[in-house]
Amino acid sequence: MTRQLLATPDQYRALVDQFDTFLLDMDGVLWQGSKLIPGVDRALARLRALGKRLIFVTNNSTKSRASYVHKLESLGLYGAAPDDIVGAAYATACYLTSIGFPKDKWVYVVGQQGVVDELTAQGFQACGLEDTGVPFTGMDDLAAIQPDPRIGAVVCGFDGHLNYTKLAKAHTYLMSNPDTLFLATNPDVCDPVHGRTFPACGAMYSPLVASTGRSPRVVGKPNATMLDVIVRVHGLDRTCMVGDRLDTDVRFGLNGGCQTLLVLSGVTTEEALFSQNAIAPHYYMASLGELQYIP
Ligand SMILES: O=C(O)[C@H](O)[C@H](O)COP(=O)(O)O
Ligand SMILES: [Mg+2]
Repeated sequence: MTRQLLATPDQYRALVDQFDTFLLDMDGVLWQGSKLIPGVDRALARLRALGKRLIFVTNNSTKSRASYVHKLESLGLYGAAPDDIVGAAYATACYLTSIGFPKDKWVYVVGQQGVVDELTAQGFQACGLEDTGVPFTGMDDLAAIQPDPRIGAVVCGFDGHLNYTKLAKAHTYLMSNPDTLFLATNPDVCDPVHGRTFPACGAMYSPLVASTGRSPRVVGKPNATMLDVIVRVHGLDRTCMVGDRLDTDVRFGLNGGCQTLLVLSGVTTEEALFSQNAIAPHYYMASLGELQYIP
């Protein structure tokens, strides 16, 4: 069975009793931007009271796991430790560790602090933040942008400060050496904010795909790299993946052999859920907040 609507407290209880662990997406499930989705705090408290393990799995790479603990607590969501969070920045750093990326090489980051924090936490050298806010005054500026053999990888994440200097440097590093790794933290092309959508990571590295003709290894949901991190650390027995995107969260859960629950509080509308060829979650409901009513 797929696309089973959950709409009553008894249905919520029947769902929850099947699982020991819930993999919870963040943007669009817990919050939109910095606005808590109503009832989510009480819903998480109810799940914890029932002894459920909550693992937070986000494609957002702007924050480190430690920063996410602070964001959770700032919104009244207590009980999470950094190890309960698997973010795309952390998963990207884990990938570089898993392939033995050399510590004497540098990673050029088109992204925000979370990527740099997680890379340096695993001993890698990261640069690129210094190019935030650098004005581009014209083509003469490009003479100063030269290949740099110290750069061994380009990592692209959500970058609210994206600019031409960063793209020009990333392009130069990728074009000057085919061995320079090209990674993206996640594929999401848009984010749900204020009930609308705005460009996200996938829309930020695509200019480099166009200009270099190279495609990145994409780490985040639904890709195996992120799944490997979760399987290694947490396992997936009796686990339910809860998300707001069909192409990342639901696909991720299906790839991991999990049951999947889509919530309609984020990117995906009910119309999209029932559109032809749409990825089918096992269950769906209006919002995670409804689980506050579990008897
Ligand atoms: O902006 C991004 O990079 C992602 O679209 C966004 O943050 C997704 O986060 P998630 O829904 O996986 O928590
Ligand atoms: Mg989401």
